[in-house]
Amino acid sequence: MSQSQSKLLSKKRAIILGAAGYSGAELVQLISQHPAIELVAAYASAGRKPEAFASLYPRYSNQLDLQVLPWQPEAINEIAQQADIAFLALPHEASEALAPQLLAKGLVVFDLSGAFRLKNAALYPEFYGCPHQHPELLPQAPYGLAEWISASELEQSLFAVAGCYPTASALALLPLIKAGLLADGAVPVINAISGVSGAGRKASLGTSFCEVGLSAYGFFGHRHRPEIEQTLGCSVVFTPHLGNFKRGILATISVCLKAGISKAEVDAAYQQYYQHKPMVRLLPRSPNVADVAGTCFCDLHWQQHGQQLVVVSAIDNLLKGAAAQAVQLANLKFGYPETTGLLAGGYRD
Ligand SMILES: NC(=O)C1=CN([C@@H]2O[C@H](COP(=O)(O)OP(=O)(O)OC[C@H]3O[C@@H](n4cnc5c(N)ncnc54)[C@H](OP(=O)(O)O)[C@@H]3O)[C@@H](O)[C@H]2O)C=CC1
Ligand SMILES: CC(=O)N[C@@H](CCC(=O)OP(=O)(O)O)C(=O)O
Repeated sequence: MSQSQSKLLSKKRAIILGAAGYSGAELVQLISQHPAIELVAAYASAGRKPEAFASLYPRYSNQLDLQVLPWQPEAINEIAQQADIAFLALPHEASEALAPQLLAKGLVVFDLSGAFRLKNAALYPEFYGCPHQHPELLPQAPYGLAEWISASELEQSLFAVAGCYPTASALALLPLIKAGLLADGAVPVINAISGVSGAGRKASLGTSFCEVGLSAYGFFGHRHRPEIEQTLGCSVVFTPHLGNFKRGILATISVCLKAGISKAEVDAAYQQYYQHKPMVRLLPRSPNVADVAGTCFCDLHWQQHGQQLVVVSAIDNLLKGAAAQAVQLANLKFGYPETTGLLAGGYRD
């Protein structure tokens, strides 16, 4: 028996918080089918009544028999004893409060929110609306971009799963930066369009069916700008857009290369970093959101004209941009093959 097979036999037990929301529901689906992680309980907010997951998401009727329970803050000791892992698909402020409590009970925490992503605590008031309550945890919470996390970071117990736009952007740009191909002082320009599920399940006028067309928002001030800049180590111009489709992100990124960089050097950089990364697909044609929606992949394609390079990156915001990346990180953390539980499935509208 191989080492990876024997590790698969040591199952972990997981709880999911925020399981009634969009990214939490994806976690429920992924963990329910995961051969090495058992889903022991799924929670929504404290104010809810217990409800069948298939009642919240009828497509899972006759497929997934699970009750989503109200979160019980007073029962955290008991809840924590049931599990080894907590996946948090909560608003940032809820994660910021709950992650330290779950960590203190010995759980490994994968937080899908932005609560622990920025390592400079001083940025939280501007980008998240208030000072961080646990700045001491920020250095201990590796940034969870699965293709780039290091073995030593995987020793930690709190993972700040990368954001959706930052995942699409950083996967596209990091090979160029690590290979030293960008012109000195180059400022990548990232225009990214997200489907409406990026805003979560709660209703709002701006994300209702009759209101959404295609428009830019968050000019210069979006919280993902400092997150992307932290990962890349350079300034970017990041402009998100909301599009009238359900799921997926398409990021079109323009950047200036050093003079004389050849197409072969650019191709080699992407090959070098991603040839052994199964969740990144290097395409000979422009990616299409329809091809990644419902999958755990990031599709990349690039074209060069002199010093100008355009890279196009596509992901499913709820999967590679959230739930699937969290599971990919859990696979890496616990020594399971990276794609465990992530390759099944097909298109889900
Ligand atoms: N949507 C996306 O594309 C992505 C989202 N994320 C991040 O993941 C997190 C979840 O996002 P998303 O799934 O879109 O959000 P949703 O609004 O769809 O779901 C949020 C969930 O959190 C629960 N919840 C809210 N407050 C509390 C609380 N205080 N205690 C316990 N449970 C609570 C809600 O319960 P109830 O239903 O009962 O109200 C709901 O189940 C966010 O931090 C978001 O930034 C990350 C990457 C991509
Ligand atoms: C379309 C839309 O509203 N998208 C959200 C980003 C998605 C998200 O939840 O952000 P994280 O990846 O940081 O968790 C926004 O712009 O705020």
